[in-house]
Amino acid sequence: MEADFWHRKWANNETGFHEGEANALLVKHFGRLSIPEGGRVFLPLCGKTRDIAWLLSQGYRVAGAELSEVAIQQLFDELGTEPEVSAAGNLTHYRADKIDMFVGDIFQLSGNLLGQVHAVYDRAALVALPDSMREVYTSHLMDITGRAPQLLITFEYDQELMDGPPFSIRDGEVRQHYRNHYRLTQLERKDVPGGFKGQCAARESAWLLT
Ligand SMILES: C[S@@+](CC[C@H](N)C(=O)[O-])C[C@H]1O[C@@H](n2cnc3c(N)ncnc32)[C@H](O)[C@@H]1O
Repeated sequence: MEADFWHRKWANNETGFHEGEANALLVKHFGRLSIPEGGRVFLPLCGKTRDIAWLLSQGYRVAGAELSEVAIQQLFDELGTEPEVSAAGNLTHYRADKIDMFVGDIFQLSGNLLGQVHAVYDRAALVALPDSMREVYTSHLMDITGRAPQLLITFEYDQELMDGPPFSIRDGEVRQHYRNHYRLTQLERKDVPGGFKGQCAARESAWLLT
């Protein structure tokens, strides 16, 4: 998707992907990553997800990459935290205690700038990207995180019935991106209640990549 697409979504408050509370699959399965106490978790394409507040409440540190400054300003407002803001190459770095948010294109984020992370939590990131960008994204993500273990959440539905995002990603595609680099375990697969936009049935999967 073009950057303008997402900037428009945030400007018009069309953020149907945003959940009002921490994602149930995150809460249920995050422990499977076995990351150290106080470990640092990277959330690519993080929006202003409530998952960040949940991870902080569990004692983890968080880092994120997000195109929209509007999203990151709302995130800090909702966390009730005043960030320090500085330039970081082509990105803008919003920093607070235990939080580093890099605003701009994730493909401009280097491993050096990001720093060490113990895990990646990808919810609505891989599925937000069109087919043509997903291979580049997964390679870049592994590159900048040193192939840190991942909890990945994907959706699957009949792509003929609805345009993405979110895009439908079959199990085979998840395996194709990651099987040479991780051991993959599908932890859970469940129906999305009511399907997507009342248009089609959909299933949500949680994957553990170790
Ligand atoms: C579907 S939303 C998911 C947000 C969040 N993960 C959640 O679960 O609520 C995808 C987000 O990715 C951001 N985004 C899209 N392309 C990006 C890019 N190239 N670099 C950084 N962020 C990007 C969008 O602005 C949007 O907030």
